[in-house]
Amino acid sequence: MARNKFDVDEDLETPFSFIHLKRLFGYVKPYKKKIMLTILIMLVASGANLIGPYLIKQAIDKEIPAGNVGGLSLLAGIYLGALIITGICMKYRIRMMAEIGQNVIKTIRKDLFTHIQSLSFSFYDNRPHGKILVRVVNYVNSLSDLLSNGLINLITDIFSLTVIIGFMFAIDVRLAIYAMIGFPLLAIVIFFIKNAQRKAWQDLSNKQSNMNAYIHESINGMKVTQAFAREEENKKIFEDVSKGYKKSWLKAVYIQFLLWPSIENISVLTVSFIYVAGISMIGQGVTVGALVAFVGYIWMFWTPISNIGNFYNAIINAMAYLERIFEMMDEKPTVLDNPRGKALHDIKGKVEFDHVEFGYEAGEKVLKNIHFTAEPGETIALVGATGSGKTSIVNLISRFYDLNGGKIKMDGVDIKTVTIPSLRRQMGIMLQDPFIFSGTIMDNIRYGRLDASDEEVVEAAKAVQAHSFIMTLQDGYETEVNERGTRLSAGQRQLISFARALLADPRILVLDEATSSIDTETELALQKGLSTLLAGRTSFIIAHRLSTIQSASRILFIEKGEIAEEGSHDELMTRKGQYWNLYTSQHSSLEVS
Ligand SMILES: Nc1ncnc2c1ncn2[C@@H]1O[C@H](COP(=O)(O)OP(=O)(O)OP(=O)(O)O)[C@@H](O)[C@H]1O
Repeated sequence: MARNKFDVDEDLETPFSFIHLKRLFGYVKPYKKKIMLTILIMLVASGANLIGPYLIKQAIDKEIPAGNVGGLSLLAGIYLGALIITGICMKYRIRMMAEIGQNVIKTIRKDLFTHIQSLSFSFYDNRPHGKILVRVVNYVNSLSDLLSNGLINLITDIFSLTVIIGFMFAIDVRLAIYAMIGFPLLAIVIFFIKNAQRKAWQDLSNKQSNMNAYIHESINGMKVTQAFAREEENKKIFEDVSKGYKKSWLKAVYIQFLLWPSIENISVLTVSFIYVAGISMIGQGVTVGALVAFVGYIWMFWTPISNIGNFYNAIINAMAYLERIFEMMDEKPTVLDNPRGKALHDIKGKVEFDHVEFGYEAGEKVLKNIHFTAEPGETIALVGATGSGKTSIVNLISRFYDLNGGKIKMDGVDIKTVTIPSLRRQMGIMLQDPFIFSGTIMDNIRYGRLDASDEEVVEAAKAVQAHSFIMTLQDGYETEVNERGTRLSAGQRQLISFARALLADPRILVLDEATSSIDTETELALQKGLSTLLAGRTSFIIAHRLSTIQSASRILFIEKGEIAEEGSHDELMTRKGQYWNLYTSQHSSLEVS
């Protein structure tokens, strides 16, 4: 998928093919036995239901003229029994199909969720998250009707249709042939509706996705919206997005509902025609009972046709969702795990950047010829202007993106040749925007290593100076925090994610602006605790506040994607180059303030 935003419809990169339907039925396959049983029960039900008009014919033509009350009572009893059997079977069908439908939906959703977890950063960079959400939640839900009812109905309807046609031909061949005149008319209607309906539902799925993306973005950005008093503008944008959705919904439903009245009209037309033809044929081999029964069957005859029409509608509608669901399932991670890759052994922590080139988009160069080696235990600081490429460098160490040129080696092993989980397990990463999950503080820190004991969690928190603030919270480590940690301050969120990274006990530590929101006093204490924890680990520290990285083994000054200067703080200060410039300007502004 190309880059996309909330007001842009997504192009469908793979055209619809019936393979999608086949794939969907692949999900239904495990329930084959239950489905067969349900079909069998439904066949009994429709058989019982279909006997009605035949019993009426018998009553009108035989028992009533003969005044046979016993015979009539028997027919009435059989009819009642048939209705009871139909009712019981229907109840079973509804329960079974709802269960099977929901199980299938659960499996599709699980597969989709598992798959999106495997997708690379670039997938999330390129599209609004609301558009991902709508596929996993709404589109999958939309398949429910098709799965719960469609399939079984189709089979039982085809069965009913065959039996009804059989009864009709048994009653009178000429009338049965007349009854078929509606078919060509129906075929013409379907032919004209089909393409328009498919397009309309594709458009509807796009507009639904756009609306979801906008709502999702608005909720995420609500604080900024309110801070800048942008509510009115946002309301207008939402109204536009919502209007687009309403318009496409009305169009889709309008086209969809063309089919049902068409079937109704054709059936009424056929019945009228049969009455006219049948009445003129009474006495010429057609009895009144036969005509009444025949008309009864014609009404019944159009019910399964109408159901098949609805099934057809459901398939067309589901196609619009299915193609999006499977498109996402087929999305390949841009960073692929090497199928022949071995697990990376426990490393000492040597990291080599060997003439690395990188860009997020084809043809764009964000990093140029990055070449350096970090020995085990060294602390490498990355400094430089905003957008110069520091985060991009550290992202490459964890293979969040693949390189356009050069190599990154860990203890001499090219990271592209090892499995991604074995690589990432050796890293502790503290991203620029630390993410807090909903749950307790304890859970959030333990995210770094799920088998860590409570004591280890507390120890990590103490090391990063998070313990004291955690203990001031109402329930200490058991305090529940919201998604994104909205109940915590930015500095507190950083401390928690710091503890999380340390708990993983990684060989390599990446701290991207890890201390930008922490006050100087806490930071000083943190540095002390860290110096013991950093010992023996290779670490990469990105910091705008240069006072925090003076003790680093080496400082790389990054400018426009290249290493402009490299050396220790003292070396770079004596060189009086760009680092010196930056340092002295920060220092003098601090002195002024
Ligand atoms: N996901 C992305 N997709 C496309 N371009 C990106 C992406 N992330 C960063 N860039 C671009 O790559 C360049 C380097 O960005 P990077 O985040 O590495 O800079 P940085 O030095 O870490 O900046 P800062 O100090 O502001 O964090 C910038 O021009 C930025 O616009």
